[in-house]
Amino acid sequence: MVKAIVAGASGGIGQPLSLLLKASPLITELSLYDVVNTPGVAADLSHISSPAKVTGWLPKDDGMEKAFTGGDIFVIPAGIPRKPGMTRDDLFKINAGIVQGLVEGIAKYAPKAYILIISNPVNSTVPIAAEVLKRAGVFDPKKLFGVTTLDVVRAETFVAEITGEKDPAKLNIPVIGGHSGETIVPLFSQAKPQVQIPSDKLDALVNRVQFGGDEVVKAKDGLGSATLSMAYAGFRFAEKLLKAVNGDQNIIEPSFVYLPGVPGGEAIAKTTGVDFFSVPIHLGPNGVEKAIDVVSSANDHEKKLLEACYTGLQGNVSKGIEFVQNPPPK
Ligand SMILES: NC(=O)C1=CN([C@@H]2O[C@H](COP(=O)(O)OP(=O)(O)OC[C@H]3O[C@@H](n4cnc5c(N)ncnc54)[C@H](O)[C@@H]3O)[C@@H](O)[C@H]2O)C=CC1
Ligand SMILES: O=C([O-])CC(=O)C(=O)O
Repeated sequence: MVKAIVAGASGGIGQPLSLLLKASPLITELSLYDVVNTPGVAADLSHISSPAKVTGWLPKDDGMEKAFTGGDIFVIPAGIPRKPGMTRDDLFKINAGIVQGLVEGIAKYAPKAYILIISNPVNSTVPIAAEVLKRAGVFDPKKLFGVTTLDVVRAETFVAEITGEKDPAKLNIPVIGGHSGETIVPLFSQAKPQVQIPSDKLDALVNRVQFGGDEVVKAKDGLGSATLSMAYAGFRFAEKLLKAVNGDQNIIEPSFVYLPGVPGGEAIAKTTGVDFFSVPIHLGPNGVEKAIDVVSSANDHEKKLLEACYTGLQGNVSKGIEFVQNPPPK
């Protein structure tokens, strides 16, 4: 029995993500929470002939309590998306409080659940979630994940365009660091199977992975950011986690986690100097089984990218922690 909750279920990501979760045989109950439209989205999805029982909730009438209680896995794409000209950090002002409120609810109604954060800026919203859970005395770093899978999905796709690989998902390319611009660091030297990127194409490829989100924001021209590819990526991570929890072995996917709190993470945090960081995670029955150190084996070009990542990321992480510790005046 697995109860999954999507918080922000009526949005551009929330709806296709909820569709994928509804179609998954791994889920028995799907609870949709949003400040608008969840009764409609739930009624629509509930006609699909898959096992999961779907319910929709709004904040009124204790909706959060009813939606969250008994939850095993929460996926959170609640919050505003970017428009052209904005950075992910520009979303902080609104999304920080939204994520804080939702995670306070999880701490209260489903403190043992897995939490997957999609809401931007991920570099700050995950530290916010950790701080909220710590304050409530229920923080288990093995169960809190910032979803950076879209960066991995993009790296697979863009590399396949260069190498001619017919099935991009067969490529395994670690993308590490954070989830914004220069904090996103693809490690093509550690791709499996190995890939050969012509040197005259490398800088453009790195840039495309780092700024893939901007490509979509620009193309959507004011109507939001990546939603469908993000729903695919969010589902891919959720499905891998659920399979690992069910006992499947050798499941590895990068995710943005609190390194000092997970097995193998302390040593990586010493190298990066940043506590919240995305690295490949070996997933297991309790969530993070082990953080895998791909940082120390990065090549010289990648190490330079990592230096730029550390500086930007540290500021984003501190901003998130500060938001909870010293809340801005309302
Ligand atoms: N981690 C990643 O790789 C990616 C993250 N994102 C981020 O995901 C977030 C959502 O993007 P979209 O779905 O396109 O936005 P959207 O505006 O289409 O949907 C957001 C939904 O959140 C809901 N919401 C707002 N406040 C809420 C609250 N307090 N409780 C519950 N629901 C609430 C809204 O009503 C709306 O339905 C954005 O912050 C965006 O930047 C987007 C793409 C990739
Ligand atoms: O670019 C954005 O704002 C949305 C996002 O995180 C992505 O597509 O990677």
